[in-house]
Amino acid sequence: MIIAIDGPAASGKGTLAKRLAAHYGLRHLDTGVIYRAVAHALLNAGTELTDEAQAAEVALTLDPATFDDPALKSQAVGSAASVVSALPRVREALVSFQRQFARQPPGAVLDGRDIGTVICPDAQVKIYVVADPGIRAHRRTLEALSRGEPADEAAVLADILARDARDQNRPVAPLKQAPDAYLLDNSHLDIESGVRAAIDIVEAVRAGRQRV
Ligand SMILES: Nc1ncnc2c1ncn2[C@@H]1O[C@H](COP(=O)(O)OP(=O)(O)O)[C@@H](O)[C@H]1O
Ligand SMILES: Nc1ccn([C@@H]2O[C@H](COP(=O)(O)OP(=O)(O)O)[C@@H](O)[C@H]2O)c(=O)n1
Repeated sequence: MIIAIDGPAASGKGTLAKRLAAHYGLRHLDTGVIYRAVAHALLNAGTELTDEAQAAEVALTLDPATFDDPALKSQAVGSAASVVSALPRVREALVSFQRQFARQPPGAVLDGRDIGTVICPDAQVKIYVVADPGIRAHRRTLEALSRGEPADEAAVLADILARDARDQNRPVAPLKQAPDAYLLDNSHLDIESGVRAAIDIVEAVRAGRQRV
């Protein structure tokens, strides 16, 4: 089974994807970390984020061992990722890695922006996760503070909104809900309730039921 989870920044995609993967015994890929790794490498090399040839080269030679680097979690790297992720050659370079990951048995949960629309359009289950921007900014601020990083909620909100706009308006693989994706608004759900709602969606799809 392949489960595709998409949605805007800090909507809770990764949390749900990890929990669904554990629940169903599937592998998990946070695809955002791939774009973050490309951006981080370019920032470290002092390369312009819009240098498409260099960015594509970095994407093609990316080492998945770098995906665990805690530096990838910063707001600055997230913003840079949304600039490089708009470059068509960067996206093209990363498609086959993601598809191969998804196809290996017993299946996988992938979370990102274009999983249900581009990477795994045939995924058995697609969930589009949203939450109010202010709530997302609050959660992301708490997350940064818990890592010991200074975070200003207003600045985090501005960053999230700018990133969402860039991701939604790019010509290639823009962030949008796939027509066959289920919408899950977790603004007012705690993590456990969100996970239960996501499992309910998966179970309804597996049972061939339409969810109301
Ligand atoms: N339903 C929820 N209630 C409260 N906090 C949440 C909820 N879902 C996620 N979070 C927290 O919000 C932050 C962003 O969640 P995350 O799963 O990383 O989002 P995304 O992968 O969409 O960026 C994390 O700190 C996470 O623990
Ligand atoms: N499948 C994906 C995943 C991420 N991205 C880009 O990478 C950036 C960082 O993604 P992320 O999922 O780590 O961001 P958060 O939602 O965790 O803040 C996004 O803002 C997108 O620009 C993408 O274009 N396609």
